[in-house]
Amino acid sequence: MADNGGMTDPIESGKDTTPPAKAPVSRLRTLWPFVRKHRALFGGWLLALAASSAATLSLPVAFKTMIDQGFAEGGGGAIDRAFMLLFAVAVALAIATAARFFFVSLLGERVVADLRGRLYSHLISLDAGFHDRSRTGELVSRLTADAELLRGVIATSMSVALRSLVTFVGSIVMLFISSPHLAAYAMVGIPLAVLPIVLGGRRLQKISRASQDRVADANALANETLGAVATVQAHAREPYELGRFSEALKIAVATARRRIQAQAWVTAIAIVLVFGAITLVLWSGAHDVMEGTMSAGTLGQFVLYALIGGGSVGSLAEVWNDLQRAAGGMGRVTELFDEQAAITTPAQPLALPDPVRGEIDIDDVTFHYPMRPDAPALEHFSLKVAPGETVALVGPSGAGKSTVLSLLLRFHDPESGMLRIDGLDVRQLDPARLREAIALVPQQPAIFATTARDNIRYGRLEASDAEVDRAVEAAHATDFIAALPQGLDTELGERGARLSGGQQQRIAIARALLKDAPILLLDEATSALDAQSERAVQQALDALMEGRTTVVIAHRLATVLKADRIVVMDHGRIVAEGTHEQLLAQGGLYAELAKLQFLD
Ligand SMILES: Nc1ncnc2c1ncn2[C@@H]1O[C@H](COP(=O)(O)OP(=O)(O)OP(=O)(O)O)[C@@H](O)[C@H]1O
Repeated sequence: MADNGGMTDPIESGKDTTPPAKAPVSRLRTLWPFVRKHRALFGGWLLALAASSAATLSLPVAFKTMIDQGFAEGGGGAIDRAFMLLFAVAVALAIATAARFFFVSLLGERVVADLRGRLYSHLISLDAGFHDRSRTGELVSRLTADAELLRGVIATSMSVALRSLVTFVGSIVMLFISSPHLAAYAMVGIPLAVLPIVLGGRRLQKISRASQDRVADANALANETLGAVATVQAHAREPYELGRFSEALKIAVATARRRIQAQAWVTAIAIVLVFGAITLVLWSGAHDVMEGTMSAGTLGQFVLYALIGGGSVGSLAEVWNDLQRAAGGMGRVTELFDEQAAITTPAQPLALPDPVRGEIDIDDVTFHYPMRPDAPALEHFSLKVAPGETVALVGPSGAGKSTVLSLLLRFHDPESGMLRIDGLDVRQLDPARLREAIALVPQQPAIFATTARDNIRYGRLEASDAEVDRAVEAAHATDFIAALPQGLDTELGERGARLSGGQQQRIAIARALLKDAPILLLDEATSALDAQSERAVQQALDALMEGRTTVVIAHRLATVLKADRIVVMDHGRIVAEGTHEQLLAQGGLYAELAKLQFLD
């Protein structure tokens, strides 16, 4: 068990914000259940999208009407109407666009808030095995960076993509309606023109990657030699290293030159091909107008649809990258949702007696940590603790003492053997009920960034202020808390940074006192305290242990002397049991440990 009581260490939670790799966009469909929940927003968005797309697509028609009727002879009245129509369409477009933006942005916020909430609730319920194998920083990044990415995607990329898709399809349809044969030319000509550009782009990407690799080579070289600058200078190898670095730079520039050349060519060819195709289509259209088979307005309309269609392909291409990244982010989030808790509540949990007597029976337990399958943390370990009894666990580092506490709290399940509380198998209890019966005081208590009062009340959220005061007094914390600027209402700061080790321990003891559980698991701090705090902590612990079944990982002489029984552990097994005097008389591991740990 981690020293801070199985809670994951916030120190580790450094930023890990590696952007997710790209993934097939289809993976974003796992977002659907979250989107579906907000039917009204989603429906509003679709309606606004339909309206704004219709408005966009009708602009060219208004334009055509204006040219064909407005410029016709005697069209003075018609031109006024046409302009009014154009303006009306623009106003409709403005309103629909604002509504679309509103609905989709709010949808993005809601969906991601749901996703975050669900993910957090899932993560916090996963067992210690999962949290041991994951890095806190990574989980935090899933919760923040990946979720943020998804918010951006829903609110912008997905919205742009869908809008572009609709306008693209709409403008193709309208192109065919405007002029079937011009549209047919465009459908054949433009892809023919675009194909070489796409192929060129692929090749460009490859060269561009090579170019980045060469730059990375040069950077790696600089990194290595600057990191070992003392060695370089001690060998007077500065000119030699400069030569190597310059060579690497030269190669990087040469590769970049290939990329730049290729890019220049691709650009030139793209312009020629695309404009060529467009010119050909327009040329043919211009002939139709001259021959009178098409009106000037229709040609104008055709050109506008071509521009709208082309623009939507462009914006689709722009957001595609974002969509792929978001799909990658969604993939990572889905992976977490797929994690199943190994510790679950049985369908029909048994109830502990009320009140709990606090009898512990560990029966022939063998357990390996999932990450350490080779070495057993506990092996055929059996221990009975009677209600109210105090047992001290003593043993060298890695003996398995903390593991005993972890298994009692059911952070893990053993592979064989059984743990019973008041005669009931812990696996048949609701883990939350089991943990209510147990108070844990870890070596390094977790202090949250809130007030001292709230930190203590973490033991029992509904405790009254008077009860908190009593717990503070019993934990011998009155004096130091009174000395804090706002007493119990002082913010303790991130991880209790404003408290000394002994003070943090007394907060944890007050918390456990408030919880008032019949079973107490205590991991005594190894860190040395000054004599005064030591005494205060000891007195607080005495108050806490009073009348409870206690299993304590002991590091101090005072504790072992007070225990009813001392259990000596090594390599996951019990090697001796007895009182301090008995064990000292036996010699062996205990005598050795006692000499090193308590008696010096
Ligand atoms: N979360 C974990 N994942 C993998 N192995 C672990 C984990 N926690 C403990 N172990 C291993 O299990 C064995 C028993 O560890 P445990 O923490 O119970 O020992 P301990 O007696 O409490 O030691 P210490 O006094 O140093 O805390 C050790 O070999 C340890 O390396």
